[in-house]
Amino acid sequence: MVKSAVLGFPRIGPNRELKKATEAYWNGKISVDELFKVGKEIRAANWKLQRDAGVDIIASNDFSFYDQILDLEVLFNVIPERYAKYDLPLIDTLFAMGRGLQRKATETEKAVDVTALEMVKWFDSNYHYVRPTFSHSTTFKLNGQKPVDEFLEAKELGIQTRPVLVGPVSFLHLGKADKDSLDLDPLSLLDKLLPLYVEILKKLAAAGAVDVQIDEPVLVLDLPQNVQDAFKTAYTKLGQEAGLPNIILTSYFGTVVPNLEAIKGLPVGGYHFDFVRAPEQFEQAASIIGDNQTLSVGIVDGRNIWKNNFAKSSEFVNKAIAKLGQDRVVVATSSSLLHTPVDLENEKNLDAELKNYFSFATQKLTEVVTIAKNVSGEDVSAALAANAEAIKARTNSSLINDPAVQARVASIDKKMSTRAAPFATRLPLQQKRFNFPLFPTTTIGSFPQTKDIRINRNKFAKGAITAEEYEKFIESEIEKVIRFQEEIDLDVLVHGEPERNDMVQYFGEQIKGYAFTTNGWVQSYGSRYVRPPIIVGDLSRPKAMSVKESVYAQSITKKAVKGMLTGPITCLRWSFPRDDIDQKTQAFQLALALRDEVNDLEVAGIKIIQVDEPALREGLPLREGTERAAYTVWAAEAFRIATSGVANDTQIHSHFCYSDLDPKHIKALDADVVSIEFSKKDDANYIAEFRDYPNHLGFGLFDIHSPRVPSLEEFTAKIENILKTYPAEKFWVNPDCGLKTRGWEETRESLTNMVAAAKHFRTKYQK
Ligand code: MET
Ligand SMILES: [Zn+2]
Repeated sequence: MVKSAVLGFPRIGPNRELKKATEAYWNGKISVDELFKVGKEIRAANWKLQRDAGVDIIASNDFSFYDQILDLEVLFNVIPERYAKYDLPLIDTLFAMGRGLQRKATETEKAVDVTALEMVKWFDSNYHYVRPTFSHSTTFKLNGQKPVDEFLEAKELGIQTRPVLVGPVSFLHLGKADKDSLDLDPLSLLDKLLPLYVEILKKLAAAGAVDVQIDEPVLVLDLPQNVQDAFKTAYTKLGQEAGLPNIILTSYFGTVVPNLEAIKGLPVGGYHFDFVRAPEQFEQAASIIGDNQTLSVGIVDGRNIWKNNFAKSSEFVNKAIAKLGQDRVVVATSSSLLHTPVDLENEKNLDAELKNYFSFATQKLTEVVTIAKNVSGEDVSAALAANAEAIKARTNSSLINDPAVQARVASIDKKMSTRAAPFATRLPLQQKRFNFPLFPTTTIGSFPQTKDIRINRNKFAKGAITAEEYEKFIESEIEKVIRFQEEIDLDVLVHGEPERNDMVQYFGEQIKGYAFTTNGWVQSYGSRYVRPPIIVGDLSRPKAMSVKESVYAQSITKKAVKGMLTGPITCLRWSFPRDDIDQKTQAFQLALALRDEVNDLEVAGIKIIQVDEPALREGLPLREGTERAAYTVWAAEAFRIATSGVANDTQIHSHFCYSDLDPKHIKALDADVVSIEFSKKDDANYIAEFRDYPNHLGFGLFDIHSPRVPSLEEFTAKIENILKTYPAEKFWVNPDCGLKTRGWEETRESLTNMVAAAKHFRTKYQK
């Protein structure tokens, strides 16, 4: 019999139980024991769900209160001294590393003030991990034994699980050197780190674990030779240790072929490869499976929500069986299911036809099981027939094809993606219109999304208040935000985005060709979840989406208000895309819809328009090569299609956050002003890359993911530091990202200090 495996299950709970619990804990509303109890309940429910679905190989240690990489940092004591010194309980140290912590001293607790570690995108997904940060003083040791505890917890429920750990090479390679140890190559710590893997794996074996899933996702990246070599060092060492569980070396999100030599012949029990993302790697990847090793065939998509095609998948798995025999093949999800919503059955409002095309994490359990049964020769004909029916219906659906949209995309020409004049010509015209001072200040768009806003949005959704009442409410929120910005004296104002639940979903809901869920949450980072809309068909904009709010905001102030849109790439990346046409076409369809919106805003008197592209970087194909080169061209083109229809003195802004963006990619957009994440960087080389770039740049000066308030001195020092490398004439001042997750109090204090810092330099440089 061919076994079925699931590499990990969403840990947020079917109704976001984890978010509610962690946030309640942070706010002091529940105790740590209550928090842990919620975690335990979620784990138990997930394991039982998988067992009841008939999954043979179920993961444990896929749970995390914040992030699985951060868990490892704490487990291995990769805790920078600035956190360790407070001697907090481990869970609080973990949260402090993840989100920063600032609290005043009380009778029982000392004061804490520490920023969060860097947060980075998990490969090309919209999940973010907390970057391991190593220094010369890092002393590896085990703090607790989370993987063992959770394994035992499942065992107690009568469920044998396969613990999952991110492997040593990925853990080091995904990390970085801390500020005080910039000469440190994290990989040089491998020898010191490996004994901890041995120790934890021994404990797992002693607890009864037979197999472990060790994730080495960096295998899908271009790796320098020393990183490639590290696989041999690491896994040979683990292979030499007696009494460890069987290691299943796991990769996902791409092809391993360029790194095949590095993992060939390792003393592991088997390999897992992602054949959803990289089916073409089959022959080569399968060729390294040794006589006593298994191949886990990742065939059920862990990253998208489309129903699996059973016939096609079974045929694929059968190729592996023909080569290796039934005993050595496992049918698996391509990656952890962390990136998909929990359960399609929670969707009550979804069109029945569409629902029949989708599969969420819970449904995917049945998919792996069914495919495994099918290739084992069990009779699953009813399931196969229903599946074939659904696949066929989707291909032929009238919800999908729109000839007018297809024709418009076909007629796109170069002119559409080029501004009327180059930046050098536009700049003086814009300067004349706006007359900004040096170091102009602005924010990135959203202001705190208070409880009141959420309550009113829900009331409106449920029909408890009328459209008119809701509009009044939104206007009052906009007014509040405008007055606030005037009061603290920002230069370019925003309307605050109170009407938006989410920057992509809000537009998705107004674009034809999109479907959206009511409960399809996916973890983005920590307790932040997103509900990606689903691109089901050709995309178009029936009517203006954001004009009303921006125009209202502009009507009540003399200062310039910038319109706020989400760019085509971000709309694409933060949605579940179609898998039946390419991403470029979907991006261009979105770009055309947004172009109409940009032009409508301009006509309505909004002369600064920001088109956010925070997901530009995450869309970049993971490896160098033709696909990546093509992406950088079409992604920039999509942005320019959206933004090039405006007059020269209309100012286009764009915004990027949480990503190591290549300045080249930013430049290709030709936006007049770009804001980039900078609160956790102070890399002069990075700044220098922008020195010769004529367009203007806003450095994100504080971390909006953290409630801590930077002082005036902190802002001043930061700006001073950037000015060593970057000229004052092109320097904008702004936060790192939107403020929607923050409270009002800290927002007021932070922005006030930020504006004061800008004014300080304004005076200094005007002399
Ligand atoms: C993740 S980027 C967010 C940009 C958006 N305009 C906001 O301020 O919320
Ligand atoms: Zn942002």
